[in-house]
Amino acid sequence: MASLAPHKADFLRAAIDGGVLKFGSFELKSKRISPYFFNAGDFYRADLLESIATAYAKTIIEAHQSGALNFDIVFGPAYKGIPLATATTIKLGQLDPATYGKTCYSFDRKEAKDHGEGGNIVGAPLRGKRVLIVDDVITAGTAKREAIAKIQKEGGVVAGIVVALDRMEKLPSPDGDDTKPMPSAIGELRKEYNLPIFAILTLDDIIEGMKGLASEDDIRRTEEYRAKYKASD
Ligand SMILES: O=P(O)(O)OC[C@H]1O[C@H](OP(=O)(O)OP(=O)(O)O)[C@H](O)[C@@H]1O
Ligand SMILES: O=C(O)c1cc(=O)[nH]c(=O)[nH]1
Repeated sequence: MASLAPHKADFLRAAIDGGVLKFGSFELKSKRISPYFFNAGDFYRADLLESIATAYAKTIIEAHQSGALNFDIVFGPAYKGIPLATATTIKLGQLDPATYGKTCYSFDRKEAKDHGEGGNIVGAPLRGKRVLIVDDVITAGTAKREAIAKIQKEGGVVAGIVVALDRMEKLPSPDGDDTKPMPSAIGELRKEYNLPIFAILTLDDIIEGMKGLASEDDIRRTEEYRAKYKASD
């Protein structure tokens, strides 16, 4: 794993060891059969949560330091984004208290609450703030479009998106012909909203890093899958 950045290599090892990244045969939301599957919902153990929060935080710090990302609030879309954004906010404050010690988090409710404090958003108010969305994966981009609309409705400005995995996969062709070149959902979101989008790991990283951690057969099938479904952007 020499060529992967240390935080990416650590994260990949934790994801494979913890059974979060699995190899086999999996049907995706798109109905494609994938030889690998990443389930961020499986990061429920303390050591795994620590590992994913560290990887998100280091990815965010790197993007921030490079000047590609500026934000005030870390936002986790319901439901799986909520613990990810919360843990990432804590980790940002631990890794660099001077810069992130007062960084806030926020998340949405899937259904608005009509009593108590009411509303759609829990955590820091978004009005006038730059909001960074932290979530697990982008598949079609639908959930991210919904999150962007909610943030804008609350007066926030979406500053960027960070996900754990970029599958680098093309969107299904409207006529169902998967041999045609197509862009990725991440690429379409980047263009549509002019947003920076970052991933801890890409499929290229997984293929590079799985050597020595997965069987030859799993590596070959994952490479074949990439060749078949790689996006044009
Ligand atoms: O490409 P996208 O349309 O953004 O879809 C991907 C999202 O969909 C799933 O979450 P879902 O919205 O089902 O909510 P959950 O976190 O409650 O499972 C998944 O965990 C991603 O976050
Ligand atoms: O495309 C999907 O459905 C999908 C792929 C993946 O690796 N992980 C996930 O949660 N969903």
